[in-house]
Amino acid sequence: MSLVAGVDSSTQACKVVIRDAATGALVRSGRAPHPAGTEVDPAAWWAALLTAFADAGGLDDVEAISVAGQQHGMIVLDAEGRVIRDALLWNDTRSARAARDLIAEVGADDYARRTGVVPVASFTATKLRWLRDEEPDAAARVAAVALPHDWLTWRLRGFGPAGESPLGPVLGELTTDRSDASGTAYWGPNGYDRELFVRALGHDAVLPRVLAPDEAAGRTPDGILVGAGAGDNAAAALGLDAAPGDVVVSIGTSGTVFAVTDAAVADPSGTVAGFADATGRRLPLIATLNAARVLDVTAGLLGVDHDELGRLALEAEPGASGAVLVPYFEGERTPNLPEATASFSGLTLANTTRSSIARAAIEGLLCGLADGLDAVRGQGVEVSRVLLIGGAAQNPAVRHVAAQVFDAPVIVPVPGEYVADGAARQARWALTGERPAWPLEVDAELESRPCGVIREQYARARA
Ligand SMILES: Nc1ncnc2c1ncn2[C@@H]1O[C@H](COP(=O)(O)OP(=O)(O)O)[C@@H](O)[C@H]1O
Ligand SMILES: O=C(CO)[C@@H](O)[C@H](O)COP(=O)(O)O
Repeated sequence: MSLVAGVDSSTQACKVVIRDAATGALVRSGRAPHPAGTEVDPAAWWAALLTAFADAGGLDDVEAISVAGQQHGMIVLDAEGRVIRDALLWNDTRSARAARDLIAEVGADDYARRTGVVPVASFTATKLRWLRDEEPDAAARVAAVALPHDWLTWRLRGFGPAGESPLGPVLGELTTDRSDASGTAYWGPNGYDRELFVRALGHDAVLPRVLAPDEAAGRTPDGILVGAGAGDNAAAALGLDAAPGDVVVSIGTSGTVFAVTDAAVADPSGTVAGFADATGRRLPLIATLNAARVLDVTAGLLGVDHDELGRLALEAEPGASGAVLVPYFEGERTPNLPEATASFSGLTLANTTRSSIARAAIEGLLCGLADGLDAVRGQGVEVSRVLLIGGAAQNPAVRHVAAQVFDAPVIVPVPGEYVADGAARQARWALTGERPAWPLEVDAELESRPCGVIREQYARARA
């Protein structure tokens, strides 16, 4: 049996799946936690990757592997391949002013035309501008810039600082793929936009070579073929075999709404990011900063676990008797309100109950994503069905409310690691030259039953 491995190096954890290359059947899996916070030493991701490999039973019988990862993270390397400072992650909002500065300098229309995106604090270019302005000595030392999946792929192939790697700091061996490059805000349909990169960082530097979707990056020192890798959302679309008409809603650390299209999207408002996917097409996407952790914090507030939170929420009526949570706990990216905070409204003596609060949290989280679905649809994207994934998609109450706020049928694939699965599919594609047609197992199908009160009161509360 030929085995392939896929990795999801996400915000909260590193997840590894090992699958039968022919059938896609899951053979083994493993995981390891990541440090919390919005800036992290990439060495922690490398350590977690090795731990997750061990947790998955090792790679001795694996023929190919690909690494997918959280998008946008800024990893800056010096000429010796050493990490200069902790990586700033997609959910770090300190570069919000830098984003505004870049837009003022270039213009939103021109930015969208050149890259498909308009800078927000999540994107790598804004983090480089922040580094130039706030840590100029560090910025001056930057010899190369990589994203999390790029750097892990480079290390996996045996490269890295002298003394920490068998092949040493060969910066020219850094690689990436279209999907993750498209999240930097200095890459476009014609490749890297070096003017935008230099504008951000203040000088040029080595950027990873952009590989084709089925192109191998190289091999590990043990001879395992290494695929190009991808940004996590593009990998999830590949893992789901998403096709035109499918819109994926992922409720993990981030909330994302994205589709696979042939047509490019360039939204000058910046609401919808015109990313690339992992197969040669496009991935129009909105992302929220506040997703599964809205439920984590609410469960903590109520002193319950996720199952009890869901049970409480399902005791309440749609609309939570008027209680509304606008869940901007970490600021928010969509809408672009990096300094915002969360707020409850509509609370009365009658509705301030555990059930109403539980349901208001789920409704607030999903209304933000329903607004995102409207924005994606507004870019001409066809929406025939919603594929609901991510950790919080396992919750029955989340699924129930999703059918009440999304105006399309909700399909819930069996709980799994679809980002890592997409990476495993890519590894098989690089190994054989043939994109796998592994079956997708469905756990639930819910008809759309919109309850207008939910989104109407949310719209009033967030206005
Ligand atoms: N049954 C559940 N109900 C609600 N949230 C859940 C449930 N199971 C897991 N989660 C949450 O999902 C999140 C992890 O989802 P995941 O998609 O793995 O995140 P990421 O890939 O972004 O790190 C965590 O915040 C976790 O608390
Ligand atoms: O910023 C985005 C997409 O633009 C996020 O989707 C990150 O890629 C983080 O992903 P998760 O850790 O939530 O999987």
